[in-house]
Amino acid sequence: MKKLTIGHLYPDLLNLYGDRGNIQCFRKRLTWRGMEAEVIPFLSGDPIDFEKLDIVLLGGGSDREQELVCQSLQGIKKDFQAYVEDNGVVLAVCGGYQLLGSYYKTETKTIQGLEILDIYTEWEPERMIRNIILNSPLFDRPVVGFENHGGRTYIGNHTPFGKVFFGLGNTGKSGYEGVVYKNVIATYLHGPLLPKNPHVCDYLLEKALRKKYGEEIRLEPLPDELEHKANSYIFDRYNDKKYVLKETIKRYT
Ligand SMILES: NC(=O)CC[C@H](N)C(=O)O
Repeated sequence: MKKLTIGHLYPDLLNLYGDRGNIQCFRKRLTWRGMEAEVIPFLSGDPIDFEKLDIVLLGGGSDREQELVCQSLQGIKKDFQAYVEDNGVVLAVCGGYQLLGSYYKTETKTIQGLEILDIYTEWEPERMIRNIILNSPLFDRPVVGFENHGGRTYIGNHTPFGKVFFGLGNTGKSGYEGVVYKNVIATYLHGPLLPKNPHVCDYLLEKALRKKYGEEIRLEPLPDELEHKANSYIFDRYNDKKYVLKETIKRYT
């Protein structure tokens, strides 16, 4: 039976808005297809053998929690970098996204990041809180979610995860959200990102399965009736007729 091992990094500190729901989604969508998922939670300070992992989830946290986790991250920095460069799959959400960069400068401190992505984040007092909708060139369907962050993330020479159709995204000004790098998706979209966007979940699962079992792996589609309802519920609320999804995607790619 095919199996993926999912490392959940620091659920004790980085688990805002139920980011762990993303793990449940990975697990369910594998088991519905007759595959298995093993989930290993790593608490702050635990040693991590990245060679055993197929997917890593790094969730969001408050500035205080990010500061606490920073030291543990420095201890795993080299191995985490090597995992990403070797096409390891990562979903990093909000605080986790910021920590993949070089630093996150809060009101009072500079928190060192993992330097996996060429990005940095600077805090501003006005929080960016709202529903958010993206067009990602990776998908035909929009990506919907919720953002809540004080940090503004400036990205270097990277492909954004999506173009903001509604919401604020990386800086509130750039018009873009998140980063896609190798098999990493780093985004401000909080849990439940994957249950509302099963296409994003399957994209990451397929990457992980192909890396482990070969490029020919294709995931069987699932009915996803409820998931699509949840996805369109948000999209339809903010969609005005002038907007054409395909056009935006075309301009963007
Ligand atoms: N929701 C989060 O993970 C927040 C990340 C960070 N503490 C910020 O406010 O920008």
